[in-house]
Amino acid sequence: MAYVPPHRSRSDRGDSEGGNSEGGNSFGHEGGYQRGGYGSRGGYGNSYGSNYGGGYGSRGGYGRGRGGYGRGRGGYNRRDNEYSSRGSYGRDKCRGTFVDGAQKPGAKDKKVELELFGDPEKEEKSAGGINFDNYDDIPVEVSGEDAPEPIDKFTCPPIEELLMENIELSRFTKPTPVQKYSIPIVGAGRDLMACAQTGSGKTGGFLFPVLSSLFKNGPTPVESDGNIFSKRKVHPMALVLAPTRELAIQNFEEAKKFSYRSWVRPCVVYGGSDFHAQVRNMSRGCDLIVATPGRLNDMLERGCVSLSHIKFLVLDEADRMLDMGFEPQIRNIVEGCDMPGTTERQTLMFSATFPREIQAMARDFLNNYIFLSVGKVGSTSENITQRIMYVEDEDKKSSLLDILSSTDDTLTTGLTLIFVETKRMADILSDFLITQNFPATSIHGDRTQSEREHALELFKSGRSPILVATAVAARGLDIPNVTHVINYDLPGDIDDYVHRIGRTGRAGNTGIATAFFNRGNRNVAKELVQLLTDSKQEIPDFLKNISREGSGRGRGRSRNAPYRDYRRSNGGGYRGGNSYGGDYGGYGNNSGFGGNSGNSGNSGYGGSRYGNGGNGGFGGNKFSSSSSSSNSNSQWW
Ligand SMILES: Nc1ncnc2c1ncn2[C@@H]1O[C@H](COP(=O)(O)OP(=O)(O)OP(=O)(O)O)[C@@H](O)[C@H]1O
Repeated sequence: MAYVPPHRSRSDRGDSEGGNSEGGNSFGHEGGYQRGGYGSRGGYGNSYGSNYGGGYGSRGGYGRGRGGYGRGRGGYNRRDNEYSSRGSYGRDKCRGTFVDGAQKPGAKDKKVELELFGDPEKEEKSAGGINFDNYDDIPVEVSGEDAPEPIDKFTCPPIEELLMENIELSRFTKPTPVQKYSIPIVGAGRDLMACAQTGSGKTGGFLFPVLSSLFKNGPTPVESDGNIFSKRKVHPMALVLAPTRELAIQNFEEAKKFSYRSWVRPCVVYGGSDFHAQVRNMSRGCDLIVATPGRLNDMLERGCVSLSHIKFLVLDEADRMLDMGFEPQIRNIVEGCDMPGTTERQTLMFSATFPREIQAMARDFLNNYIFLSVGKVGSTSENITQRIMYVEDEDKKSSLLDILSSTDDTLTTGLTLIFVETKRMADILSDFLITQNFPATSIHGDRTQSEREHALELFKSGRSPILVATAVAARGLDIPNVTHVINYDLPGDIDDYVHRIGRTGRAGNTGIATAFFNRGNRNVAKELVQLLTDSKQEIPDFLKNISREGSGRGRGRSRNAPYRDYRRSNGGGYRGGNSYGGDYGGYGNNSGFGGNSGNSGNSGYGGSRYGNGGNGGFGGNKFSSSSSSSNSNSQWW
């Protein structure tokens, strides 16, 4: 009987234009990738038959050309399909209502619960392998006026009842440190700039208080303007912006989980996927929208979305969202459309890294905010063991093979994520690994969206336990069981390194991060040494020596001071600890910031925009130094 690989037999993926996306790693479990041939790219279309089971001998079979897979609408557009079929139906069936000033939860549905929360019998995940106790004595700093006290349990107010049930279904037993602070801060109606280590639960940090508030307060009615075309326009009350499509999807999945049975219907919009399908889906209800900036701008331009009801604006990976690459798009969304101003909405920014210059820019979007830093901000978790190896460029491939064939289980058990700097290199390396019998696939900005999603799916499911990625996978992605991150090419910006290695060692688990270093990376040597020192890691002698050679700071920033509330820099009496009474000085004027003097004392940042302090400033041009944080967008976006 002809073998039908599982990904082809699944009806929800559709095989429209002659094949699926992404050559079929899916059958790894049958013939095993050792012989079976899996493709890293390109559907197999016609060549599939000869490829499968025939060994892949270089590229022969799997049709590297774009022949096979159904782009866009065809093949594997899972999320679009979901709009029209099962997912939506399932969750819409359970949707609650808001009647007479209170939420009425929808009906429970075991099948939907299984889909959203997994099987509690089978799943060890979630609270199981997680040890957030490791974070209990983590240093926390809160600055800003009248910061509310942290909560200790989810059961404390202000978490809403239904949300609490959904949190329990997720098997989260207590809030992570960042959640302990963010929940009451947002609950008190405050704006927030939050920095916390990778994998420490920031997504819940914004979703919990936002959903809790929406559940309690209900929808804002939409007034008709009499224009029939306006009827199709949606008016979400919360907007979550994310820098990559994959992260937007992930945030949406989390929002779906926690809004189960509530009146809130989340939607996601992102590029590379069918615009009209997204609009159709939104027309069934869109109360919380997760978006990438480009696609949202398109939707705004075409009048499909109004932001006039936004109560919560969230910038996930905020430093990335506000750096040079995205800033104009964000400004258009926040300031150039119909979104309420800073005092009529709450703005929340989350990231593991937050450079000063980006913090300064962020103030335009915030109102009297609280700055929260949990752990050594901009640092890496001590749960991640970092190894820096000296490897010349020409030896990288063989060193990689040594690692991947190692008999040391700690290096090879679980999923391995390999970062390279260019899209071309991602292709070259994944092809190389495939020819060497390693089950690899790749993700980068030149692949179609369906290929990207499929690659991620293969990786997550373990069918392709090796993923070669560009920076597109560096931020935010939460993939359980990534045990090893390899920086085959080190990034030029130390913050990118922090985010990349943060794909392992998440949620209190341990992980390993290996980096290939050579003289070509000397510009990050100093910062790397600082980072390793902060994270209590071993520092090889060659790295110490090179870092002493001078020259170098990369595109990154000095790590002498981990990211802190930049408003404190003028010595206005910051007290640290759990709360901070607003006695930091002012900043400079609109351009620049910092200000050595500031009006320390209580003036804070009122006055003519940000107080009248600040002789110094941080460079007259607000953006003068932000280029340092941009990791060449063109490469992967
Ligand atoms: N209160 C909790 N209890 C148990 N697990 C949690 C809790 N909150 C979050 N998690 C889990 O911890 C993991 C990491 O969370 P999340 O992805 O939000 O981290 P993050 O801080 O946003 O990371 P990054 O900086 O990489 O974006 C996820 O698998 C999430 O389900």
